[in-house]
Amino acid sequence: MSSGVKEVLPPPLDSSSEPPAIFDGTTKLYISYTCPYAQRVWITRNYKGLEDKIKLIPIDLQNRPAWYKEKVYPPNKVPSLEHNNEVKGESLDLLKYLEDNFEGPSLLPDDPAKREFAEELLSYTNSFNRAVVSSFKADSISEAGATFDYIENALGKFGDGPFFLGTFSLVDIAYAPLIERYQPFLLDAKKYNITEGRPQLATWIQELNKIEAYEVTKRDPRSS
Ligand SMILES: N[C@@H](CCC(=O)N[C@@H](CS)C(=O)NCC(=O)O)C(=O)O
Repeated sequence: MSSGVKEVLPPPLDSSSEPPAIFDGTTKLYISYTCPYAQRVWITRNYKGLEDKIKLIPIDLQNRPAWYKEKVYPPNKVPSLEHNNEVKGESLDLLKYLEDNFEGPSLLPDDPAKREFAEELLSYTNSFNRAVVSSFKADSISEAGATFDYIENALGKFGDGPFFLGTFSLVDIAYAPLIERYQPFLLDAKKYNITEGRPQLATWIQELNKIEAYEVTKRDPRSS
């Protein structure tokens, strides 16, 4: 975090927990520690050094407090952000919302070509997810293979890596939580190594792991 002191993460709220003071003017990010979509927004908040401005409210999704759906976010999903007396959801929208409405280092370059590519890559996250998830069930890994090839090529597009748009951006943040989960799963269950023959993806993962704002959001394998 900005002060260099590791943030103490609060325990998740469950059905027996009292709600926080909703609409009291405090900006709150509702997450689950295990949700990849919530993790995207959490990384962005950390990278921008907003730990003191945006309070983390973790929810136990397995034993959700009723007040979350009733009073905070009727879709009853995480992430959601309470800011200026409104609650908004959808992780990719929230990434842009944080970029546009909060201070801190920018996570989108000014270059119009890079901005356009950012849009393409952000929309591609859904097809990426579908392709990988369908390969979990299928006998063949080819659909997932093709989608990781797309990622490998995307990482080479501007030739100024290691990140998708050169420097660390919202695009890296959108993919990181997904790849963090798919890489070990595919290796374990399908004996498929996503980085084999994909040097740029291998370097991307290495460089990503050096980003502290991301590192602190990773699931501790010992506690899950
Ligand atoms: N499209 C949403 C997906 C959010 C989502 O599915 N979150 C899951 C946890 S990872 C959730 O809250 N599930 C609870 C439910 O669907 O009831 C986003 O990108 O924010």
